[in-house]
Amino acid sequence: MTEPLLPVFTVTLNPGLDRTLVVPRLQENVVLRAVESRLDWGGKGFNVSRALQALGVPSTALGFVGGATGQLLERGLSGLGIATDFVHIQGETRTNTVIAEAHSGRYIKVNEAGPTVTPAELAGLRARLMDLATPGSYWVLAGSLPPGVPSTCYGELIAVLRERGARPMLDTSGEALRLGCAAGPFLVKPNQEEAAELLGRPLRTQADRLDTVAFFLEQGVELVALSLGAEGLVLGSRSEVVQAVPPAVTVQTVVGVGDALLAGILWALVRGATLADVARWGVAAGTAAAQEPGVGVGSRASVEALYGQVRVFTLR
Ligand SMILES: Nc1ncnc2c1ncn2[C@@H]1O[C@H](COP(=O)(O)OP(=O)(O)O)[C@@H](O)[C@H]1O
Ligand SMILES: O=P(O)(O)OC[C@H]1O[C@](O)(COP(=O)(O)O)[C@@H](O)[C@@H]1O
Repeated sequence: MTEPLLPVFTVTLNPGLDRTLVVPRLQENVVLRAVESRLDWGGKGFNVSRALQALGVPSTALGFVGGATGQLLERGLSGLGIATDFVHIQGETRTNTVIAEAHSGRYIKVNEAGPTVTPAELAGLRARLMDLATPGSYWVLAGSLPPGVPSTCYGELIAVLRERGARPMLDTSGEALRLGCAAGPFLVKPNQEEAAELLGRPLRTQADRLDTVAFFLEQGVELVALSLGAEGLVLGSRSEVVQAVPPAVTVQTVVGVGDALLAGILWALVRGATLADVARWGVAAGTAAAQEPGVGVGSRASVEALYGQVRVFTLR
C-alpha cells in the first residue's frame, strides 16, 4: 500500500494527556490501588494522528498546547514520529483520567474542561490553517472546544478549509457539531448518542440510522460516518449507504476507538477505496483499537487481520 498523495492534518483544540489507571475492582469510598498505569498523548485529533502513524500514514498535528503537560504531549507525539505545528498558549493543557476495572470493560472517565484559550491564540490557529490548507488536503477537526473558544469555531474553520478546496472531517458533539455541520464538512463522524442528541430522538431502528444519514447529507456533508460501537458503522453518501460489522472480540477499553475508526476511514479514503471498503477499513481500525489497553491504537498487522473478518452489506 502506498503513502497518501494528499497531505493529512489533524486539529485538536482541546488536547489532553490521557492517564489510564487499571484497578482490580471499581469501588467507591475506598483507596483503589492501580495494578497498571499508562499515559497516552490524547485528545481526539492526536489519537487520529497516532492511529494513522501506526498504519504508516504521515499527518501533521495542529492544536493548542500549554505548560508542562503541553510540553509532554509535544515531546510524546514527536517521539512517535508525528509532525506537529502547535500554537503555544498561556494556559496548562488538561489531563483526562480513566480508571478501568481489569478484565470487565467497566471504567470511570473524567475529562477536565481544559485551559482557557484567548482570542489572539485562536486567531493564531486560524492563520496556520489558512497557510497550510491546500486543495484536496484532508483535515480532521476533532474533540470538545476548550473554554474561550465559541461554539461557532468549527463552522468557521470548516468554511476557511472549504474555500481553499480542502476536505474537513468533523468529530465533535452538541452545539459545536450542529453549527459545524451547517458549514458542510466533507465528512462527519457522530456516534449514536451524538447523533440522537442532534436529531432530538433516539436511534432505535435501521430506518432511524438512514434518517440520520439523510439529515447530515441535507446539510451539505458528503460522507456520513455514524459509528455504532460493537455494531460497527453506517457509512453513507448521496449514492450509497453501507453498514460494516466487526467480529466479536475481547475488548480492553473503548476510549479512543472512534478516533481509530476515523483514522481507518481516512487511510482508505486517501487510497481511493470504494465506500464499502472505506467502511471495512474504518471498522477494522476501530475494533483493533478496542483490543488495546488505555487509549491505544492497533498495529497495521492487527488492522489488516481484522479487515478480512468485517462483514459489509448495503442498506441503500
Ligand atoms: N465492543 C466493541 N467490539 C468491537 N468493536 C468495537 C466495540 N466498540 C467499538 N468498536 C469499534 O470502534 C468503532 C467506534 O466505536 P464507537 O463506540 O461508535 O465510537 P466513539 O468512540 O466515537 O463513541 C466501532 O465502529 C467499532 O469498529
Ligand atoms: O472515545 P473517543 O470519542 O474516540 O475519544 C477519546 C478521546 O477523547 C477524549 O475523551 C477527550 O474528549 P473531549 O475532547 O470530547 O473532551 C480524550 O480523553 C480521549 O483521548
